[in-house]
Amino acid sequence: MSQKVTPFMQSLKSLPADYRFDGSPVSDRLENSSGASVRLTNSNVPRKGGLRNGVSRTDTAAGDSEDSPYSGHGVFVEEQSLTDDVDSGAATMPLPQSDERRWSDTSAYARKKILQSWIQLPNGNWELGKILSTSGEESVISLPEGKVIKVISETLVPANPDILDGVDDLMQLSYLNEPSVLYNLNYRYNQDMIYTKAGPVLVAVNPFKEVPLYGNRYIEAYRKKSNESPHVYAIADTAIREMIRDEVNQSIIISGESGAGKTETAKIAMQYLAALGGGSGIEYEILKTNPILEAFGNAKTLRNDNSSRFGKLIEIHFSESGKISGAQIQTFLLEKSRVVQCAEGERSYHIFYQLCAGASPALREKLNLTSAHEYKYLGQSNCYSINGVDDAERFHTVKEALDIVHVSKEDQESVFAMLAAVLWLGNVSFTVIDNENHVEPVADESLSTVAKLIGCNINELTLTLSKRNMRVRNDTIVQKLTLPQAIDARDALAKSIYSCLFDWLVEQINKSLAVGKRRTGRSISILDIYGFESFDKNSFEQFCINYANERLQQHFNRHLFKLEQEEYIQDGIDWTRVDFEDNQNCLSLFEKKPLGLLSLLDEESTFPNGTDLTLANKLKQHLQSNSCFRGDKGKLFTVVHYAGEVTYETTGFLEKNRDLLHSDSIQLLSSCSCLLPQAFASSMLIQSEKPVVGPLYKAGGADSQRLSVATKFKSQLFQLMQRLGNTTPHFIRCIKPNNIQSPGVYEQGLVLQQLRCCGVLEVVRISRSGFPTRMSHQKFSRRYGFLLVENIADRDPLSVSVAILHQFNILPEMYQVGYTKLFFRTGQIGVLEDTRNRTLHGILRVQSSFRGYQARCLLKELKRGISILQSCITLLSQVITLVLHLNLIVMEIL
Ligand SMILES: Nc1ncnc2c1ncn2[C@@H]1O[C@H](COP(=O)(O)OP(=O)(O)OP(=O)(O)O)[C@@H](O)[C@H]1O
Repeated sequence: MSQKVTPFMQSLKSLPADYRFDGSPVSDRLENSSGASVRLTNSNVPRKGGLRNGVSRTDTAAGDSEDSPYSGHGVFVEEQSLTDDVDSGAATMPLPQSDERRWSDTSAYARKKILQSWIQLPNGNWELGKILSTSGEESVISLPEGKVIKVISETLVPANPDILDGVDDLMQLSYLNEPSVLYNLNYRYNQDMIYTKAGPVLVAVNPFKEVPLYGNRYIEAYRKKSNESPHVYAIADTAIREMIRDEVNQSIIISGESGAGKTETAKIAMQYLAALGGGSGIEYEILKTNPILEAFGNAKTLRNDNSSRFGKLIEIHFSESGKISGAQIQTFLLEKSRVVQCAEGERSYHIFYQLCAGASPALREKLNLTSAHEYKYLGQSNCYSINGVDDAERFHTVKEALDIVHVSKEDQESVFAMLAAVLWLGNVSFTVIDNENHVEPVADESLSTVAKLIGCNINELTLTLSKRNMRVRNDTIVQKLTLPQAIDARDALAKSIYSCLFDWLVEQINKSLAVGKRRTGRSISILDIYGFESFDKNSFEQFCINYANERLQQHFNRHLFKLEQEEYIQDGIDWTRVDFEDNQNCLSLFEKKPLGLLSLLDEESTFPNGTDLTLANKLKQHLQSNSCFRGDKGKLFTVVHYAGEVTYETTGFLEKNRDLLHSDSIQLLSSCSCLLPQAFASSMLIQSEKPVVGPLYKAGGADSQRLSVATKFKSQLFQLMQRLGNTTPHFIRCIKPNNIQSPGVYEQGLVLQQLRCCGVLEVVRISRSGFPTRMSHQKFSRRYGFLLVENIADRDPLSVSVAILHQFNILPEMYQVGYTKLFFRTGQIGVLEDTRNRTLHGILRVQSSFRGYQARCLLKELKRGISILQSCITLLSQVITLVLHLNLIVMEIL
């Protein structure tokens, strides 16, 4: 396989010429906890002076240290000779202590002068250098291009030996630090190995191109377990097997930032489940929900041409025999505001452009449809098309998919009519009707088309968009609207029609996929939810998204600790349960009543005079004492999330949280002759009549009481967590390697920021704080048995393993002997591996010396033989000459 390491990374590490990453299932494997295999590849590759006897020291629990867990700085420097390392190092090796620095497994490293180390350059990039000398607090480093620099020894970060290049599980890295993880992911990414395990988590780096990793051949290989490289298929396969074996529902939780590949990953997982659990035909329907949901819920953003603007949980149900029997989809927090406004270079929801491009002439006429350029809602961002996407063709795909999920032709037409109504609403303009600047919609084609499409009286539509009925005590007063108020009313109506349409479609899909009597209660849920977001400006959407991520992170932590510790207990090792500090403090900041972010937001939303500034002041007044909160100036406040600090600006918080549709608009919809607007009105009324667990909103008028968006989202999240809590989770973290959506571009800083945000390194660190390296007794005794001085011919693998541990004086604290496996602390296996390599190297040297000696002896013999031969020949020729001479004399005499 050709090495396509980017120039930067090439400068980081020179790859052995004969190294080939072995993606085949026959490579040297270690079984790890989750049954996934971890490979120690290419053990015969000559090692550079990388990993030697460094024994790692890691923390015992999450969150024990105040430092960033991902900081590459903080290497302790001690003087110690190389030969001392195994013995004295082992004899004095401290146990993991919670107050040690994170990544303290680096400490033993810098002291070895011959070793390589990562150096962070002023531009933030990492470079691999050779430590030439260390004196005092400084080290002299030689960089690959021959430059020699002096650095503070503490800033050096250890590099792993080449044997660990491209390992398919980050847990296998002897030195776990940012540059090593970045290098490893890049190494794999350059060879289209986009999946890597981070302990129990699958990391997927978006390739931004087609990679030859999918399809029937691969599905078959994962099904038969003949391919065990990390993959979404492997995760889906484990989920199916565990669901059947344990009779426990499973979940695949996919997260990552926008454009990282969550939706694609979810589809790949669904593809595998459909292939394995298919047969009844329902799997085809399930797969066809994707084009529908993407058309109605995805849009082009600056970060992703096909960005999902909602969260999604799809629960796939299975029969007793493991066949798919149905599915259910739940959606979260659709970004409604995109319907009426979107930023320059972005688009509204795909379906609008698809309809305009792909509708038949008859449909166009019916809906009075024109080109996308004619609609103001679509025109404001100046972007109508997406490179390489044919909207007309996509429209036909969506119609086909709607047929497949049993949305009737009639209903499809109603759906398209609602879309056209939204587009025409955006074109409704207003004219001033009095000297108090009150307005009325212009009675033009736009207004009449909206009225026709939703089936309402044009006068009623005019009234709804120009006046508001307010109930004051028992009286109703009519308030005329100014231009901004009228525009708000129009846009609120458009947003509500669209979001109700989206919900209605999901409902229809769910009816079509319903399990009914075939329900067995076994399911695999796939969660494709927005990842943690931190932009220059963070608003209400980021506030909700990051709150959701706090909840998911807690789920993640709890699960991972449980899983890890269960394995220790199962294998009977002596293990004291590790308590972990979770993000409960931050969650309380959001959820606490009455003085939490959500409660205070809701409270302020109920005040008619509440503004975004009064909200910000209220938060500062009540939450200042919480360590996860910081009030900043004006409308700014900061939350210390598990993934970092995010500063929010309260502008628009109240309006987005209230999300009011005035009662007049609801009434208008319920008076429509078309069925869909009626259905939308009744669902809105049902919502407002539901027993209210959150606050009521009266700011908009008489009947517009409903749950706030934040409260609804919170209750959805609670339900989600309950559902997930009853499943065995499998986590996939998607990573976006660049912001330009291009293949082959790997931006270190961007990747690092995501690894930090989604806590990947944290998980590996947590997992490694226990006994991250495991090896079966058989494998261990096979690999290291030859090092034993005593004869082991008749001994069983367990006693051979124990003998090896004793012979090398491995401290009892550094390992545990389980029933089936040996468990090692971080870096410990590196010590043995190093000894093994040195011994092999020694054996080779002895062999070559012996062969040299043999060759020299042979040469000497040959030389001696030749000289004997030469003297014989000389003697012979002399004899012949003499004889000839004598002959001549005799002849002369005769
Ligand atoms: N496994 C993959 N193979 C090939 N291309 C991929 C893969 N994963 C993602 N992509 C590419 O990246 C793009 C963005 O992926 P996707 O839409 O899944 O991101 P996302 O994380 O769901 O983003 P958002 O949160 O904005 O919805 C896809 O349209 C596709 O071009």
